[in-house]
Amino acid sequence: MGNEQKVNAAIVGSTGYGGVELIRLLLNHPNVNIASVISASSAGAPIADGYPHLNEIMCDTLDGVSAEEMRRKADVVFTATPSGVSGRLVPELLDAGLTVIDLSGDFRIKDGAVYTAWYKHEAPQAELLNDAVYGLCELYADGGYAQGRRFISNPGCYPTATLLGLAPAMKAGWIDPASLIIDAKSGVSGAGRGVNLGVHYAELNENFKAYKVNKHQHIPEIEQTLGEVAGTPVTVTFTTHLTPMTRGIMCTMYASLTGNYSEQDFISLYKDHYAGRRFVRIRPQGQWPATKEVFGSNYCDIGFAVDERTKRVTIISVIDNVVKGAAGQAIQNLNLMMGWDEALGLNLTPVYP
Ligand SMILES: NC(=O)C1=CN([C@@H]2O[C@H](COP(=O)(O)OP(=O)(O)OC[C@H]3O[C@@H](n4cnc5c(N)ncnc54)[C@H](OP(=O)(O)O)[C@@H]3O)[C@@H](O)[C@H]2O)C=CC1
Ligand SMILES: CC(=O)N[C@@H](CCC(=O)OP(=O)(O)O)C(=O)O
Repeated sequence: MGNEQKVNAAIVGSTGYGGVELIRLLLNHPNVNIASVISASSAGAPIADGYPHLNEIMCDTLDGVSAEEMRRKADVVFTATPSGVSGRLVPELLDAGLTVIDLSGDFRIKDGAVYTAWYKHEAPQAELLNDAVYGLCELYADGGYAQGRRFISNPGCYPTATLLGLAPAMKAGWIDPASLIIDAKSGVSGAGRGVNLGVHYAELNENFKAYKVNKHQHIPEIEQTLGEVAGTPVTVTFTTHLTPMTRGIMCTMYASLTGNYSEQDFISLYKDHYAGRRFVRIRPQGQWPATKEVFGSNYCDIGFAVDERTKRVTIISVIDNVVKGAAGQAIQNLNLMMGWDEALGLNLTPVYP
């Protein structure tokens, strides 16, 4: 495909971790040309100044944030911008006729009042919240949810790992919706590139800490989707932890069983549910996934343990937070919007060791 036939993409927030991962992945996408890398704070500087690993790979200078310029240069815009910033910027981009894939939490929650309660600032307009398609790719049977759409709200990193791990069992009615406990751990890149005391090396190295217990902004996103899947309101106990690693999320999830389901039953159920979807891999009995086994890739790996004594199942899911949890899934959404193979540009073997 010549450059003139490719889809032109702009990346706002290209100096952040989600943005720079979009660059890494899109540089290898056969149908996409990176037409503009954008920064609010460093316009005019070469992107490789801030990211020397891009030296001689990407020589572009950063553009400023201008909807008009994006309209001239690009067809699709990835907004890898903080919550609050996306909420203000995305309406302008949609008005300019651009296709938008937003990586922030601003358009994931359908009820503006719920959004405000958790994110602590004003919600975007209700009409836009309705228009935004929640892009958890494997929640849907095929790419029909995205095809031809112009505005995707990319899921959060923790919700991606959690929902892919729980949705099939919830849909089948095998787990009690009132019994869910999600114990989640993330690498520090999940907090973005900005520095603060919580991610300081000396605070984090050889440390392991819980944060935002029962207060995490991903709780309403998880409950909203599980509620849709279960057909009844769902609440969850959700505890996030910061671990001294760069990338990776592990969600260890506990639920009471509604019947006598074995580990093999779970494996069969999930294999059927995700049949034909290349990025969800189900582990054989007695194997549980580790974050390193998906590092740098778009995979979500899931394993199970059924405890016949307690009548509970433990479901373990892992992703790379910046790939399947952000940039990779955003590109998967673009692929499905365009009617392309969902794996274009994403055929990445995990980096191991
Ligand atoms: N890191 C992760 O694992 C995940 C992140 N996300 C979400 O993706 C989004 C990006 O996250 P991440 O890359 O980690 O965050 P970073 O903090 O690393 O990057 C955010 C970028 O946004 C840009 N920015 C800040 N203010 C503005 C503004 N007013 N206008 C335009 N750009 C602005 C900044 O760049 P500059 O100042 O140069 O413009 C910055 O580089 C966030 O909403 C985050 O919650 C979602 C899933 C996972
Ligand atoms: C480790 C870490 O700090 N992670 C972040 C994830 C932020 C994120 O991805 O936010 P949205 O998905 O809501 O945009 C957190 O827990 O808030």
